[in-house]
Amino acid sequence: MNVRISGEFRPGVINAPSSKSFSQRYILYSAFSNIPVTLKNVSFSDDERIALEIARACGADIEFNDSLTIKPDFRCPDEINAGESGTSLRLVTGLLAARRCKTFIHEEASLLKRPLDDLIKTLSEKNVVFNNLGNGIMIDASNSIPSDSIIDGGRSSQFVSSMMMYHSLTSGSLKALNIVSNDYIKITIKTLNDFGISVYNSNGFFEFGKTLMKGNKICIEGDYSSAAFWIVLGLFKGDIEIKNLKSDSCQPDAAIINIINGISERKIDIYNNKIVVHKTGFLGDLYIDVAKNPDLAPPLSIIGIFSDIAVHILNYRRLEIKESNREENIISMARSFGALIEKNDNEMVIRRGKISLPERISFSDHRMIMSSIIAGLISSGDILYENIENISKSYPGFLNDLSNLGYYILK
Ligand SMILES: O=C(O)C1=C[C@@H](OP(=O)(O)O)[C@@H](O)[C@H](O)C1
Ligand SMILES: C=C(OP(=O)(O)O)C(=O)O
Repeated sequence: MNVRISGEFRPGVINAPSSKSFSQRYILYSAFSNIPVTLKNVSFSDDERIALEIARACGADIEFNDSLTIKPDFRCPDEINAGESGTSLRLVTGLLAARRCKTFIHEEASLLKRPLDDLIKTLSEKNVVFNNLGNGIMIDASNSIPSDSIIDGGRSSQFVSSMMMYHSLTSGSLKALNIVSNDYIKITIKTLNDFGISVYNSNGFFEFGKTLMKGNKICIEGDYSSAAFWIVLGLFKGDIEIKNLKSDSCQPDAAIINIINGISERKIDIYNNKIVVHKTGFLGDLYIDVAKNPDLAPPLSIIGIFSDIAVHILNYRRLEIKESNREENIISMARSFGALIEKNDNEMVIRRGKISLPERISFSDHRMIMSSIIAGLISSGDILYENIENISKSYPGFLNDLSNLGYYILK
């Protein structure tokens, strides 16, 4: 679906959607561990729905009234669908192996392009057999033999998280090497702890205790990578209050607060479970490391397009393996607004050029579509945005939240 967005900014309040990194972990781990869980504040993004359908395929009964309750009754599924969710695909691969299943995992085209090989390598050493069938992978772990593992996390921390869940359900220790996006491991550890699993972690060496848990009630905290879009808009347009954000969150992208406050004249105000962003000038260049916060690169790149500071994106090549080639797409978005791009081995630098206004922007990647909408609102251009239905992969309420800030959709 293609839309234009009209209206004038007015200060407003946004409720951050649920962190799909957390919710997918709780849903999948409940289904595979056979420990029930009740979740509050789930936003039902496409990725969360993917995890719920996988749980159903594994025998879980899913109830929704005010909260979402997973009542597991584990059985190996003949087939499941991982959609476009890298998180669900990687985690469920380790969980299916732990449960010695023989299962076909359907994948959307964009997911098929994303790496899984390091995880397959580690599991294959346990006699787990993988066959690529073109529209997904067949995993056969029926004759697998648990053993200590070594996993290379240099392409995705999700490989490490997957093996952590594998070992928490089987036995043996895990040694993780070269972990990128390292802080996502904290989300996995918190999830396992909430299911009663103790996790010993010493410099990438992990051991796991057995569960003591009979079920749990969890409120899924608001997502900082989704809040990032509103933080960037508020820096240029005016006050935005973003609720449902834990000030002591272990989410890697909670780092955005310190990143912004480190370079802005007027600081983001932080409260116990909300923040307030203010329009401000900047004191110095912004640096974002994709090896730590890959999902912040698309929204933060906007600051380089429209402000008098440059945005330096470090380790930018990792952006190639997300839902789209975000390295190329960030460059394309920046250039469509006239920005200047420099690249060397270590960093990509985005600087304001002679501001231009694109007539239309066409991305398929949810974070690129939302980023280009924020850029368009800052530019006040009359822009046609394409494929906006893809936003629901992570943030189904994004367009509705725009109306809290004075904007409305023209279809
Ligand atoms: O574990 C997770 O929940 C995620 C890890 C990150 O991926 P990488 O570890 O591959 O960087 C991030 O980009 C993704 O949105 C969610
Ligand atoms: C990369 C992302 O998620 P996933 O890896 O789960 O597809 C994302 O949400 O930007």
